[in-house]
Amino acid sequence: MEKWTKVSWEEADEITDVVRAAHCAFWCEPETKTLRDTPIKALLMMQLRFDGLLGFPGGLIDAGENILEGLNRELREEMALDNARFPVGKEHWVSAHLRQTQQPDGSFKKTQVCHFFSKKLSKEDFYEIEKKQLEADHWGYENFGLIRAPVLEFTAGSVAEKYPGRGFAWFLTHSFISCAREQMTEMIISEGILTKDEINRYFEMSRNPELHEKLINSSSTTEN
Ligand SMILES: O=c1[nH]cnc2c1ncn2[C@H]1C[C@H](O)[C@@H](COP(=O)(O)OP(=O)(O)O)O1
Repeated sequence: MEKWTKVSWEEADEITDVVRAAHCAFWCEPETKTLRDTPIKALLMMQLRFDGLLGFPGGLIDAGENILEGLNRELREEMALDNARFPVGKEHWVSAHLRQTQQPDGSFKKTQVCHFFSKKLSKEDFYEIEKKQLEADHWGYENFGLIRAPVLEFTAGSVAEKYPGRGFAWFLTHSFISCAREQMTEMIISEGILTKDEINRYFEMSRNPELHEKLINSSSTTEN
């Protein structure tokens, strides 16, 4: 069993004997629409990992590296990111989560600190970075493809009436690595993409068993 707690940058710094990781959400406001003329509020750059889970680019901080050095190195390895053009710095920091893992005697041991960053890009830079991923050393090895996580909701028309939750609420039901789902929702709120109330409503919808049934059974008959 695991426990996750949010900690500040300074508190995270003081925790010793833990593994450290750092990941980053690159995102943009594409100002484009998708099906049924639905506006896309934001696109978040996530990745399909080697283990089948969704997460953000980044990784473990090596011995001798600080958080920012390790994060920028990982972004270069996983996405072929040009660190000079797209540096991630402390100003992009969003949160740190401390993982505590239950031991055989029932006590909890601090095992990992996960730092998270968010960097807004222009639509053009976002699309360019996506294309460059194929040049990354770890593409097809750890990163099985950068994906666009679409923050949107169908609010009008027959699709919205028949399948409420299509869009971001349904996206939330995927399987995410570690604390990536919490990190994602935190940055969506802190960047002003959605309000806390909107996110809470999407979580409610994504946990609704009747809605799930409807969505899953709709796959052969659904309209686009
Ligand atoms: O997106 C993420 N958010 C939070 N934690 C994550 C995320 N992706 C991975 N992780 C966890 C899983 C592991 O405990 C470490 C490092 O994972 P990974 O990114 O696979 O590390 P390497 O590239 O192998 O260094 O963080």
